[in-house]
Amino acid sequence: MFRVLARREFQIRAPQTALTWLTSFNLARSAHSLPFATIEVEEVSGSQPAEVYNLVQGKWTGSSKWNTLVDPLNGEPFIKIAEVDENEIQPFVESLSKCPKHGLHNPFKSPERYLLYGDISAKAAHMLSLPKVYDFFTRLIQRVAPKSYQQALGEVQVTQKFLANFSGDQVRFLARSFAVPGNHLGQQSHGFRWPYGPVAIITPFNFPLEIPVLQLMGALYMGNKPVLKVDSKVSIVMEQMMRLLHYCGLPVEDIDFINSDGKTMNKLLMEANPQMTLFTGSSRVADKLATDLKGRIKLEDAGFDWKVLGPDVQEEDYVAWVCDQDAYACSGQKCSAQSILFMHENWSSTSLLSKMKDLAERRKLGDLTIGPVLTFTTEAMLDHMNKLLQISGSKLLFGGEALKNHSIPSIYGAIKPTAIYVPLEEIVKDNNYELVTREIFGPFQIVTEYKQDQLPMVLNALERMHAHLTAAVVSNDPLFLQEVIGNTVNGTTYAGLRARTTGAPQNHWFGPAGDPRGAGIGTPEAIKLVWSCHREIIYDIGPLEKHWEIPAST
Ligand SMILES: N[C@@H](CCC=O)C(=O)O
Repeated sequence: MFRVLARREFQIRAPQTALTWLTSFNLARSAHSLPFATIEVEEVSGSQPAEVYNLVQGKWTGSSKWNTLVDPLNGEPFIKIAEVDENEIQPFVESLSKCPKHGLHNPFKSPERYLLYGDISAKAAHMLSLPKVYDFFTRLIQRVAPKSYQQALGEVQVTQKFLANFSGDQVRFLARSFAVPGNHLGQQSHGFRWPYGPVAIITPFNFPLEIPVLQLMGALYMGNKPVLKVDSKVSIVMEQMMRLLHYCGLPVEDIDFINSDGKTMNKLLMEANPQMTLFTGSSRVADKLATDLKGRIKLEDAGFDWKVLGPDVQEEDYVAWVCDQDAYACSGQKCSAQSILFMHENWSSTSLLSKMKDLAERRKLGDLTIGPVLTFTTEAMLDHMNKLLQISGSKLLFGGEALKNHSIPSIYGAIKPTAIYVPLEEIVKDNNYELVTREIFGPFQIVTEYKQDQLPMVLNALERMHAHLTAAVVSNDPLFLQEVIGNTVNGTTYAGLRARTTGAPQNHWFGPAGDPRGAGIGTPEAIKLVWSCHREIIYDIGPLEKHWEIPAST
């Protein structure tokens, strides 16, 4: 089957009418495979490695160098990526340079493309709602970014709903303009949403489908031409999704898709000079790119995300369960994951911590409710834990051990869901603060307690953090909520008894606040902010007053 499918590798389907589109899909379904896909998820293996290609100027291409990825669950080399090297970027540079700054469409140019994108989104949303298709993407995500079926499916569902949201006329509504009457007859100012033209998108490994699709479509809706680079560890998911989008009518030259290392991508950005780059990933790379690209960048970088439990103790089981999901689902590898929990002293006399421990201990490798950590080794995480345990008064609450009986390769990490208690007075000390608030992209959290009169100390700890992505204030006490929300800045903050830090669907703005470079994802506001700029056209057509005369110089 794989070989038969592989022969279709270089085919790109021409856009089809709705009728032929549905008919051919039904036919293909009866042939027991997906019409756009070039792989069978379960067949990707050491003996039948899958191949991931690049797309440039409308053509799928290989490269002179193939990078081999190992299966994160058993170390078998299972995916070959055509990674473009520094000498091969020219076609990508040319492709991006062909797009003018006024974009592929704007309110004055090719407005029918807003409708085209409404159509593509409707078809892609329909495709992702079909059990065979969502199951395909869910399982493919699981192969490269191991997480439970439910967590991987969540990503596909968010993507499906997002596409459904921008069906029909909703893409053109994103480019809605407004007008203000002028000072005299014939004058009117109009504000338009204008594209940037050539743009770049760089996305991480942890949400192989959700982050790239939402950003990519946002960029396209507003009239930009993007080059997309997804972390090679998971880029197979987007490669297949691009094929689905082509199948749904996406013009093949509208997006370039590149696999490369960071150095090559940097060179491409410097040479192709995109007008805007959206980067989702680590703060270190974000800061370097901000300098290299002279600020023409928007970021969704790190998040040492916090949760504060207020004085009103209620629904202990629920709160414990949300803590467990927030800290450990996807093995803690969400930019929104709960990294620190501040418990009001009233919670200390409850069994919250022992409930969190029981829930953490239910997680198992078998169903990927705990799994490989792709950016930290086991040693690095345990090392960090040991450093924290040297802080006076700190202790291990649960976890703190390597996973056993598995074949996760040693380049990746594998530890039990872990929680370390560190006293608040120690956290805020200058010599501890940086260590305690270091983001570990894995199943790892800090827990601390504060007394009724120590809320200012908690707020001070939150103020000193350098990235402000998600947060949760778990309380139904309006005065407490007011105090904490009013003194903090996180871009996506959940407030109330059911507050969480993770699981933002497409209808919540998701992004950091407190940084002018901060990007958003998901909502119409996020798309407009990230992917378009304001352009004002002031019409001033006259007529002049009947007896107008040249006035004195001013
Ligand atoms: N929806 C995901 C985040 C996606 C990132 O941009 C979450 O809430 O963790």
